[in-house]
Amino acid sequence: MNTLHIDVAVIGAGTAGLAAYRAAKAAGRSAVIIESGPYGTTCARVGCMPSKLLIAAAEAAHEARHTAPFGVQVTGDVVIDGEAVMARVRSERDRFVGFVVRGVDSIPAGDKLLGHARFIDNTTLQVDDHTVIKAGRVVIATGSSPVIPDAFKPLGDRLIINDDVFNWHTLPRRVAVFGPGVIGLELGQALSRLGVHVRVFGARGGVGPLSDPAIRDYARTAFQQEFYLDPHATIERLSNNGDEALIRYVNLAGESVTEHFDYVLVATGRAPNVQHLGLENTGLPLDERGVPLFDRDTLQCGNSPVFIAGDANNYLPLLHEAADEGKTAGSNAASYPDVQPGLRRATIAVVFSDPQIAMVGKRFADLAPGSFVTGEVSFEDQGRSRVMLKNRGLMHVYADKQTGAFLGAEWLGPRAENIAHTLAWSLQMGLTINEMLDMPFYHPVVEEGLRTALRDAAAKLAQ
Ligand SMILES: Cc1cc2nc3c(=O)[nH]c(=O)nc-3n(C[C@H](O)[C@H](O)[C@H](O)COP(=O)(O)OP(=O)(O)OC[C@H]3O[C@@H](n4cnc5c(N)ncnc54)[C@H](O)[C@@H]3O)c2cc1C
Ligand SMILES: NC(=O)c1ccc[n+]([C@@H]2O[C@H](COP(=O)([O-])OP(=O)(O)OC[C@H]3O[C@@H](n4cnc5c(N)ncnc54)[C@H](O)[C@@H]3O)[C@@H](O)[C@H]2O)c1
Repeated sequence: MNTLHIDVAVIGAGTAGLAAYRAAKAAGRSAVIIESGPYGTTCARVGCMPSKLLIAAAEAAHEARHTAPFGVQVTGDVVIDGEAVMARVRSERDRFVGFVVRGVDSIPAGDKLLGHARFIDNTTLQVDDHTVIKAGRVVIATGSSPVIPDAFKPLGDRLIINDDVFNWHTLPRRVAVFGPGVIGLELGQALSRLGVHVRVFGARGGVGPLSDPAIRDYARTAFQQEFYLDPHATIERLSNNGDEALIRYVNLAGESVTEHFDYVLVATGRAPNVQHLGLENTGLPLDERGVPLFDRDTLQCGNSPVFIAGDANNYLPLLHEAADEGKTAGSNAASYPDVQPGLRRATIAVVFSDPQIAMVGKRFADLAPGSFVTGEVSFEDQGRSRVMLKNRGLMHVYADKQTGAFLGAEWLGPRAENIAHTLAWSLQMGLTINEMLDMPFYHPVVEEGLRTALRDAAAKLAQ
């Protein structure tokens, strides 16, 4: 067993871990980064990027099928070449992964360890059975993994997770998706648009990350017009039938039906990778999911020399948050015991469904009833949206009743990924609804819909 003495040890070479390692080195510390899986990050290998590549193919198919209302006829069938679709997904994915791996290659060999790290005590780690690291500080950046409820175990090899989809060499014929959350909605809709027979089953009524009941109801109806989606599914039987999965369920019409699927994609949520980390050896207090209690601004676990960043802390499991948190954790690990709050931006989340879903700032569910007003706009009659035939969507913006400050928004609608940035920047600047209305709005743009919602909020504030 080798023994290594180091200032900062980072567990996990994902987005958060790489940012932490670089921040610690930039602060002049010695550092190592330990990785138990393949290099390349979850985002590039099996997350953000390959999912968006699949969605891009699905959008192309969808657009090609929907030209007629413009008077544009595409003659003949729209043919989906599953092998070509998946070849592009994999090759572009590999290109993105290649950029990350090249970055890892530029890290000195002596700073990289391969193997599974676990705590022996607060600052001693063991990596597989080859190295003991005596570190001054440790950054946990171990990411998250899909949670697979036991009920799905009978599906055997027909059960897949998102990682598997991006290694397909062609598209299957029939896929059942469990979990209409972010992953299930994005992948379920994309597969459906690519001609795969898709059924999406939920358990608790959720649709994407939405917490505003009116927006959630609108979203459910909008998606149900395109593919089978039951957010409250009753599943009677799940089994493996050789090279098929068999699902007996009560359909939306209330009938018990049996269907066969090539695969069952389980997207029922992700959990932080904190098991098998030996955290019980640290004495750190843990929450109910086994995550050490930590400060959201400094990422420090109590007063200890341990920091936790990215999906591992289960706070805001998104790519840009992992990058920010990694940097904060790495620089605080370097300067420990002097730790400082890192940059926390206004929160923003986008689901790349069609219509897109977006959330900025405070969620509806987190607002105290009576303390805010809701401005609303429907995109159904919104000028620019109708011009493009993208006129599906409903937006709610929330404003503080006392101060008129913009608090947050939940919606689905066209160009949500862009409007979300306008709103997040406004939130971070602390603008009121009236100050936002003083900003320029071009004509004709989808943002004029946002202006309608802001005007509605302003009118309610004035009452
Ligand atoms: C299908 C999908 C689509 C997504 N799309 C988006 C999107 O569009 N936009 C967005 O913002 N976010 C998206 N996300 C979320 C985003 O990918 C994650 O928030 C982000 O990748 C988390 O980065 P991380 O550094 O925390 O974890 P990771 O990149 O997972 O890195 C953790 C690393 O730690 C390693 N590790 C774990 N345990 C140990 C151990 N004990 N010892 C050594 N190494 C260990 C793992 O092997 C892994 O390499 C998506 C996620 C998925 C799954
Ligand atoms: N566009 C993006 O930014 C993006 C895309 C994909 C993933 N992500 C990140 O990954 C995280 C995890 O995504 P996810 O979709 O796995 O989780 P999620 O928490 O968003 O959704 C899980 C869904 O599964 C449902 N569910 C739970 N148990 C079930 C069961 N037994 N049967 C049927 N449904 C069940 C839940 O009610 C919920 O609707 C997201 O929260 C997000 O942070 C982000």
